[in-house]
Amino acid sequence: MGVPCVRVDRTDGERTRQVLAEHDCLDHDHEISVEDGQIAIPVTDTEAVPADALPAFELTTADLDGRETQTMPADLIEDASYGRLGELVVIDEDDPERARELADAIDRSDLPAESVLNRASKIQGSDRVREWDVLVGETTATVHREHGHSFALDVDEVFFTPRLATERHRVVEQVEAGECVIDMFAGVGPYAVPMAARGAEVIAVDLNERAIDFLEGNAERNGVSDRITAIAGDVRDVAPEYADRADRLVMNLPHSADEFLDAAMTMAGDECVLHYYDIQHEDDAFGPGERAIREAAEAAGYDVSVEDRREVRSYAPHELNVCLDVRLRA
Ligand SMILES: C[S@@+](CC[C@H](N)C(=O)[O-])C[C@H]1O[C@@H](n2cnc3c(N)ncnc32)[C@H](O)[C@@H]1O
Repeated sequence: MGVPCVRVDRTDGERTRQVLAEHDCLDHDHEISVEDGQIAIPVTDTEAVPADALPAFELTTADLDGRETQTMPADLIEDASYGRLGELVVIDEDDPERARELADAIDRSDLPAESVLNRASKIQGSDRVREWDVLVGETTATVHREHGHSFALDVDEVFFTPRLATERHRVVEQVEAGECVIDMFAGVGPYAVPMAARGAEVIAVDLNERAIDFLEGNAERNGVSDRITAIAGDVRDVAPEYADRADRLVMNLPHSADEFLDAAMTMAGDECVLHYYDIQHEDDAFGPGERAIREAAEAAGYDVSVEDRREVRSYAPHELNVCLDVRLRA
């Protein structure tokens, strides 16, 4: 038996679908079909179709395929909270029983998940990597896409958070072709790769050798190897080799970026923009960073102007992750 539907010219399809949705008469159990420049949109109740609000249409029936409905974790368990990182699903549950139940619900759902990982420690050590409990699957490695670029990574070996995607994009969009950027704490390259794709020459440094391995692979997979120099090492040791070179410095090591301002001043060129990340109490989230930058930059002979003060995200109760965009002029 045919399915009741509204048939309109294809050009009127989206407008018609929206009007039907607003009048609550879309049939979500069947697929929309397109044939000979006409589109057939299934409806639940032909009487409820708002004739006055639609472009020229025909009420008819058609052979439409049934729509497969997907079961999501929230259909199987209350308060299903999780994040996605490539094909990994990441949860943050302190209670092991609750973690197990949530992981099982994710596994039984139609959510694509190669592994389900629960956070098992805070981010720690100089590599800024945390421990994980693998509750479903085996792998902690994946390929994550962000703003048109892809990043291979293994959360067991390197730092990566998708929560900074919007912030990274904001900074990347400021980059102009031909600039020299030094990413002092580059990780697997989520700043370095898109900056190189905009035409910058990027020097990307990280203490974690595995992060640099991934970064080199990510430069290749995104076609920007020729514009990235990847260096494994402590950026304080690397700085003298790149003295006076940077038009832009990225300092994404909140909590201890202030300890690296001397290295930043060594590498800054005569005019240089600094993106300085910090985590501070909400009562004075920008003050400590700004004071530390002024002290280091003025001692190095720079005029300092703060061009932007950004709240990136809430980090913990009363603590903010912030970014200062600062222009240094010799
Ligand atoms: C917070 S992560 C940021 C990584 C990357 N920018 C991102 O957004 O994903 C900080 C990185 O700094 C690196 N790191 C820590 N101390 C360092 C040092 N002294 N020199 C160079 N890199 C360092 C860590 O290995 C880590 O990958």
